[in-house]
Amino acid sequence: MIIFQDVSICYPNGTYALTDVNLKIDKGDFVYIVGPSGAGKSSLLKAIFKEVSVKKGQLFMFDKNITRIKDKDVPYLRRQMGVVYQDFRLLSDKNVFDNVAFALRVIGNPKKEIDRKVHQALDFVGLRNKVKSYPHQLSGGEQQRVSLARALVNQPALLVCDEPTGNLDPDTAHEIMGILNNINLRGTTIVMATHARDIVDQYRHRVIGVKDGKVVRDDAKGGYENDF
Ligand SMILES: Nc1ncnc2c1ncn2[C@@H]1O[C@H](COP(=O)(O)OP(=O)(O)OP(=O)(O)O)[C@@H](O)[C@H]1O
Repeated sequence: MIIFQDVSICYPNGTYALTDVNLKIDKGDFVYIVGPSGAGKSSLLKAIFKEVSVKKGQLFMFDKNITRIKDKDVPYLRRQMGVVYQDFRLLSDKNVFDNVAFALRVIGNPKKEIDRKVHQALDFVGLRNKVKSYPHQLSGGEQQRVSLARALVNQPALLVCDEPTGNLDPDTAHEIMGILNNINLRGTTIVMATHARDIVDQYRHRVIGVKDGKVVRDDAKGGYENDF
């Protein structure tokens, strides 16, 4: 589903965030990306989400070479992915329903279809009773569940999560992990950058370690390990 072939990422100011990364992530995988601050975890996710361009090497997503994809084709690529951030990034002036419906409206889904999909996504994350609430009326865990519903509403093949439990207390983090595991069990591939040692140790999945912009470990069902 995702193949990095000798990929290097360089920001406009000349900083290399990834150097010669080789990686293969298969359909249905659940992968943690771990590593110290500044290692390149978010940059790796940004490469997948096409927020940064590939300086060197080749990047394949969904069986297509997207290394030099045209700007106009990026929205179509992104429609196959959902994305979840540490700070939720909900629209503060829209209620829960409208936050989840937003992207479906942008791509012109019919109203009936939007209603069905939004309610289905909110049911999945257990938030049907909050459709009319605004983000400031929700707890952090509830806001993250809204952002998960928003990411899932178009049934993406891939979910990219950047520190999804980073702003949550331990119990709420475990709730979110429960939902992520269920999403993965339904067949959705998950790539999740995290610093959460206890989560990585408790919910065992593949662990890819990044340090100084390079992949330094790749363990099936590994733990967090002390180096990180
Ligand atoms: N927009 C940017 N412009 C220039 N350099 C950047 C930019 N974003 C990140 N970097 C640099 O790229 C490197 C990797 O950063 P990245 O955010 O990917 O690390 P990270 O592992 O996600 O860190 P953290 O755990 O602190 O979020 C760092 O040296 C960082 O300073």
